[in-house]
Amino acid sequence: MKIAVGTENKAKVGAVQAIVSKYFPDAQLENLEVASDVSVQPFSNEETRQGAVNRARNTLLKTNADLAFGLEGGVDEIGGVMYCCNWGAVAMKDGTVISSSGAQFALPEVIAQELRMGKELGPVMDVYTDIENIRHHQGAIGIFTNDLIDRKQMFEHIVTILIGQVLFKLNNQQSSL
Ligand SMILES: O=P(O)(O)OP(=O)(O)OP(=O)(O)OC[C@H]1O[C@@H](n2cnc3c(O)ncnc32)[C@H](O)[C@@H]1O
Ligand SMILES: [Mg+2]
Repeated sequence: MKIAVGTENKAKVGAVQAIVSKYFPDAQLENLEVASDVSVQPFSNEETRQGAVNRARNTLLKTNADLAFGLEGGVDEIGGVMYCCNWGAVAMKDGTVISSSGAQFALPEVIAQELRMGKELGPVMDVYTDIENIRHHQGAIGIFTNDLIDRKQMFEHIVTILIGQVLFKLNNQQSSL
């Protein structure tokens, strides 16, 4: 079985690796950069979800894997609060795409202001923490949850949901659900 994920980000690849090795221990995992075909900093749940779906489809096209994952981070403002939102999608060989969201957590207003000016969360977080490429490691979620949950763990939850939905679909293909 061949599984692929469309990114070079260490937190995202690590999350897929951890969950795939748990449920499909014999699978081969490949990772490669693909286009998200949305803004580098998505600004709504809808755009972030679309980025995840596009990455999954583009990964499937490039690899012809049995399961191709796309993971995307973005932000969405609700009630004047800016949340970091996270989405994933998996594309199957038959063209089916399943998407699912993950954790959404509030960003401090000082960070939100920078993003409203057009900056990207990744570089803004590097300046805020004085840590290079924090998006590959604990990420914004690690910093703003006092390191109780890191970016890899956050994406592991999404990948688990997606694999669960694939298994449910495969097990219930004949049913009317
Ligand atoms: O290489 P890719 O797969 O693109 O991984 P990425 O870290 O750039 O992640 P996204 O494109 O999915 O995220 C969109 C933007 O939000 C930033 N971002 C999202 N979540 C973050 C987090 O937890 N910590 C730091 N930056 C984050 C990210 O760096 C981008 O600027
Ligand atoms: Mg990116």
